[in-house]
Amino acid sequence: MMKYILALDQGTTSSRAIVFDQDGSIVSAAQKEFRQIFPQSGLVEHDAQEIWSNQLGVAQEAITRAGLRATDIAAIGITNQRETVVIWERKSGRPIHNAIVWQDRRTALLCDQLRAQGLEALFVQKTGLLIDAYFSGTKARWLLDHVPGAREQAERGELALGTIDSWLVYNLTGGECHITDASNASRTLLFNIHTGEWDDELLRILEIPRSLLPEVRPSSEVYGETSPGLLGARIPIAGMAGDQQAATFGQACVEKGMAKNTYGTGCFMLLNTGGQAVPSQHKLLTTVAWTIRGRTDYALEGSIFVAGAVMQWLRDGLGIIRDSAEVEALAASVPDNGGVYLVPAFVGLGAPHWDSYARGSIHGLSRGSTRAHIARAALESVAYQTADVLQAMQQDAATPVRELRVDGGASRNDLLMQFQADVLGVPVVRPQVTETTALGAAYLAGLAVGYWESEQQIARQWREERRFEPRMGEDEREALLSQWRRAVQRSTAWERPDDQGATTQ
Ligand SMILES: Nc1ncnc2c1ncn2[C@@H]1O[C@H](COP(=O)(O)OP(=O)(O)O)[C@@H](O)[C@H]1O
Ligand SMILES: O=P(O)(O)OC[C@H](O)CO
Repeated sequence: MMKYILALDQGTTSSRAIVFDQDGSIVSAAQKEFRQIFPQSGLVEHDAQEIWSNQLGVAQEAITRAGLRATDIAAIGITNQRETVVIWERKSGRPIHNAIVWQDRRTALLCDQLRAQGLEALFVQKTGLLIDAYFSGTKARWLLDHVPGAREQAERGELALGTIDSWLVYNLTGGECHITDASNASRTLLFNIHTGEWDDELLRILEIPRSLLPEVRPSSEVYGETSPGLLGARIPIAGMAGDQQAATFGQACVEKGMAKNTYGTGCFMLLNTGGQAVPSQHKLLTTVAWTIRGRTDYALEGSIFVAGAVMQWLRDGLGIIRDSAEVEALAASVPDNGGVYLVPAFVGLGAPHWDSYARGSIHGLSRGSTRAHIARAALESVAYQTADVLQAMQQDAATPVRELRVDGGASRNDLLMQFQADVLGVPVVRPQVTETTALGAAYLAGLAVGYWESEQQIARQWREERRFEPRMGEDEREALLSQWRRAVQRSTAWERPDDQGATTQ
């Protein structure tokens, strides 16, 4: 009988579940948004219980929509927004606080202090990351320091800590598995990417008891089974990876030198560097891509915090579009940006700037500027940020990036993709299945249970939908990028440490 793979994709703004068949085609999908909690400027939280019930709901819905039963599912793969941290009570399964989301900047000051103590080189060398509020480690420390009684409970071994993958597996298995995979672990600031283990020295510096941490497992193997009451039968959980690593796998960037960029809430470019953890000289991250059959592959990553989210801001903050897709027509209604540049540093700037205190700004407004110019500037900002990251990547990697595979919600925008190819001077290639994050998680799970045989078989399933060739002249590209860089310069170091919830107390 025909079997299928179910992928659970827990993203920053919505939870998705997608059923895939053997060709890697989508059989059914379900998706649900959930609440974004913004307690104050720079702070972002999620309700972990809501994430769990929402994710379970869409999993049930996707199976039903496909007309399947749980017994038709050969395995489940999990992929997730990374770095976001939950701490919960082992006994009750109750979170002790809202999850602190990757975009949250509350530990910026603590990060400043760690850097001032000269610790950055140690963290870079061991974890491949920079000291930044983006990563899980300082967020976990904040929870232990601020939730009443948490540190004492942690010392008594009563608490569990995890990124969203851990939280989902814990709940899916009825509390049996407290695990994470190496790709998610590599985003915490607590994991040594060279030894593949939690690092005691870093745990000591960040004052995080080891007893809190999940066991680190490969990205593709059978970890356990779902509790029978949840989906109607026990289903093996067999794949797990952070969403950007999963998208890299789903894009079949399985060979050294292949790169993808995912345009979701943020934008994340990953370049496969094979079995070698390449250190960055240009403030990119060195990260675990995946661990499969005892082999770890690494990637260089450029993380951009706000990409598709800038369209949501045009919709919800400015009210100049009704949904994100409308930005394309509005931006196309003017021939160019009319000199307007928008820097969407709403939660600071990620790679290659790493400025927690930058904030959003619009430059170059004149009497002739219209909402269409602002929409165009917003759209272009995604492409410029990506160009900054690609430039850093080309400098770090020995070989030039020949083409960029793209995916994620905003990659559906043809104007953006053409402009992206233009400002990069590199072809941008969109696959037929743009749900590559979920597909990557499905592939990882399917490989573990023999549903697919090998990475080579998976790579053969990748199909191009459209290729955007660069058409812009060198002079125009340079002029646009140079104005953009001036605008970025003026957005940096805007907020002061005391203005936000940044605290070490
Ligand atoms: N046609 C479009 N043009 C530009 N942005 C878009 C378009 N469609 C969706 N988006 C943006 O893509 C994002 C959603 O993409 P998705 O891959 O689902 O993100 P995530 O996994 O981060 O939740 C939203 O921020 C939305 O504004
Ligand atoms: O949920 P996404 O797609 O915005 O991805 C979030 C990233 O994993 C954050 O590092």
